[in-house]
Amino acid sequence: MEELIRMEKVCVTAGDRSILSGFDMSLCRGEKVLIKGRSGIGKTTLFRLLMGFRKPSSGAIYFDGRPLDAGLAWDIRKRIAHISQDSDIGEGRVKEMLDEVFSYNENKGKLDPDRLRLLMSELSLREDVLDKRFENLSGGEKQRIAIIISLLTRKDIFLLDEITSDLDAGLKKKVVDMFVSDPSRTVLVISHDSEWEREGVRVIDLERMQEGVNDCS
Ligand SMILES: Nc1ncnc2c1ncn2[C@@H]1O[C@H](COP(=O)(O)OP(=O)(O)OP(=O)(O)O)[C@@H](O)[C@H]1O
Repeated sequence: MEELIRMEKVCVTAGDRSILSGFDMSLCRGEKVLIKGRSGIGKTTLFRLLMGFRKPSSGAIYFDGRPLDAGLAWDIRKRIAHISQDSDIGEGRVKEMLDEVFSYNENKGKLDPDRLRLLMSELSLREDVLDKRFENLSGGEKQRIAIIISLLTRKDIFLLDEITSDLDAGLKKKVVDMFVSDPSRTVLVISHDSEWEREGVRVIDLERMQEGVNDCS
């Protein structure tokens, strides 16, 4: 498989604290990876690095063999669908939120009503959800709307941070299947749900990887 992302000896410090110290990772196009580790170990920091929102204090990050700099980060972000732990992604009626998201240049023309209806039905969302105000939805409904938006935008890299935490077992499985089954999507996921491991995704355990490593200059 072709390598998409490489991280080499990446170090991140915050004040006098080291968050990542000499972190290496190689990810192929289409791969699905679960990032594990206790709270505060640096999982979200890893996502921020990949989106170019945070710079390593030393080490390097490559996409398709090109070093991640400010210019490349701009391009890469157009390819990334990021769902954060914070499910409050907007307010107002859901259908108006969708219209807004798909009015942005990079998403124009991607709101396929048939696909929207299909995804909603697969994730057991009734169509009247579209008329409700997003801020009044349940945590699980908000997560499903965020997932559907990310799938409709047709990006190829997905950074998913605890996107299934408020879903019941049946829905967790459906969501994991959706992301795992498509070979064209490269998926990195932070999750405490065992469903991802059950589906056989590769696991990167930050705690284990960081044990005893201190490779920062
Ligand atoms: N800008 C910053 N300044 C200071 N400390 C920071 C900064 N960003 C992150 N940290 C610290 O770095 C550590 C890693 O944070 P991060 O959010 O990556 O952890 P996490 O593994 O995602 O945690 P959780 O599972 O709780 O979300 C934490 O101790 C956090 O307080």
